[in-house]
Amino acid sequence: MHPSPSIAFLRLNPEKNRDIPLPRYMTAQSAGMDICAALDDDLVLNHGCICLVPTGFAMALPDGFEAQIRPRSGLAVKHGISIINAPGTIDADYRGEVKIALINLGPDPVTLKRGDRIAQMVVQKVYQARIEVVHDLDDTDRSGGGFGHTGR
Ligand SMILES: O=c1ccn([C@H]2C[C@H](O)[C@@H](COP(=O)(O)OP(=O)(O)OP(=O)(O)O)O2)c(=O)[nH]1
Ligand SMILES: [Mg+2]
Repeated sequence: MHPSPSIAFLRLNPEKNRDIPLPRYMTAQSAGMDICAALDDDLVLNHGCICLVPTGFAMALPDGFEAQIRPRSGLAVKHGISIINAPGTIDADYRGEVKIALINLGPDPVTLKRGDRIAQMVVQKVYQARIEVVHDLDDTDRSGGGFGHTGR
């Protein structure tokens, strides 16, 4: 195991959001921390609708890390709730409120409540690449083949 990076979490509007748990790992080896909705009222998400849901927290990732916002499979399979920009990217220099861009891909309206666990967040190491402009690229067997060129 690599040493775990430390993430600073800031509860926004703490008086109001005391009841909303901060992101947390639900089992000993969960890859993602579950994230709760800091909704004021119930939200009914109709088929095909997108909503940017507040979470009530901001965070500071260490340099060299990102966080990915991913759907929860139970919500997806049972209710059709996914994330329109999955996986969402939280940059290490972002200090605003983390928000979750939900979409209802299922046929029926879904009601989301304050405190519901609506997404999960996976922390990853990330590299910023150096850019090198060239006139030719090296040859490979694949060359320009892609998009199914190896067959089904
Ligand atoms: O699901 C998401 C995705 C992004 N963000 C925040 C954190 C991220 O660091 C910032 C910018 O995200 P991204 O780079 O994906 O969006 P953009 O459209 O490129 O915006 P920007 O021009 O601000 O980078 O928005 C969220 O809160 N939730
Ligand atoms: Mg961006």
